[in-house]
Amino acid sequence: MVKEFLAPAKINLCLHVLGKRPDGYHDVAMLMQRISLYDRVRIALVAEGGVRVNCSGLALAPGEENIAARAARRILELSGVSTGVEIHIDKQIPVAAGLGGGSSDAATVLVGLNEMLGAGLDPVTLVAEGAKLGADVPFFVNGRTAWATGIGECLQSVDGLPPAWYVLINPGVAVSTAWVYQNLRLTSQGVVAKLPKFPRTVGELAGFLANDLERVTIAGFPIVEEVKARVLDLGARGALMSGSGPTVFGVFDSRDAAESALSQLRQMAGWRVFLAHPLED
Ligand SMILES: C[C@@](CO)(OP(=O)(O)O)[C@H](O)COP(=O)(O)OP(=O)(O)OC[C@H]1O[C@@H](n2ccc(N)nc2=O)[C@H](O)[C@@H]1O
Ligand SMILES: Nc1ncnc2c1ncn2[C@@H]1O[C@H](COP(=O)(O)OP(=O)(O)O)[C@@H](O)[C@H]1O
Repeated sequence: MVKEFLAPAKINLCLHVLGKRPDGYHDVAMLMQRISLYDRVRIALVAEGGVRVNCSGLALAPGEENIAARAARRILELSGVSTGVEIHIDKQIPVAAGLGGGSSDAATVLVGLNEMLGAGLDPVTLVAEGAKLGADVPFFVNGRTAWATGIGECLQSVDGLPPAWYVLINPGVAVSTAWVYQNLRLTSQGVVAKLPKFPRTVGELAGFLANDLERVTIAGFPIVEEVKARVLDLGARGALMSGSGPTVFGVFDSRDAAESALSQLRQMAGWRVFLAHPLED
């Protein structure tokens, strides 16, 4: 059996770091949305045992393993089914970019393989297994716009955000999430944020954007600030770095306005740019 799935990217419309935990992770409060930029993940069940992953456009460090392989092995273990699994990922989401590509690939494999094997693992189990793979994986398993707390694994669905258009700009540098959190100097411990009033218009969304990690990444990669300034000059209502960066998204209220900015930004050597919209829940 072979099946193909789309694994979407995410953006963080806000990201507040509330404090450091004893295990070294950070408690956060984030508004997260899936967007229309995808990796393609093809999963095949094959006779030859073991899990093999082939992923275009991704060079892993020696000893590092594709997170999708770890997800597949976990589903095989939990289901008790003995079959071989071959995964091919056509990588379109920039890597180490703040867009959650690896986490989305992993979540796609957790959910997709569970379904293909008829393993019957329930959503709560899949979310919990996702959290063991990475802080962003539960969000993608859940597959809805969410207010995410804890390290990202406590998810509350959020409805009614405005139908914005986004222009994503990746300036072509890779940023390690671990490095950003390590360099974050918390000046005061945050409080566990109660649910904010979520934006209902593109104007409100532009005013809502905030990311505590932005200044850390900008200190190491000043290009992020340049990208923000450029997309704001081109008419974005607001702009923010996503996650730990370096990708920046500009918020537009029409497709035409976003496309006009996109055509200008395409001329910047070394920058990858994408037009995207929020995915429906
Ligand atoms: C910043 C965010 C925002 O959505 O996304 P990205 O920029 O990575 O896309 C997430 O918090 C990242 O999630 P994810 O990329 O899954 O993180 P993990 O692999 O679990 O963790 C990588 C490293 O980041 C740090 N980390 C991660 C999440 C968190 N809440 N606190 C942390 O301190 C830890 O040092 C950890 O070793
Ligand atoms: N399927 C995958 N896609 C992307 N990165 C992966 C994958 N598997 C393992 N990785 C590792 O995870 C790191 C973070 O990748 P990614 O999920 O793209 O970024 P981010 O954490 O910024 O959202 C990469 O630098 C790479 O070393």
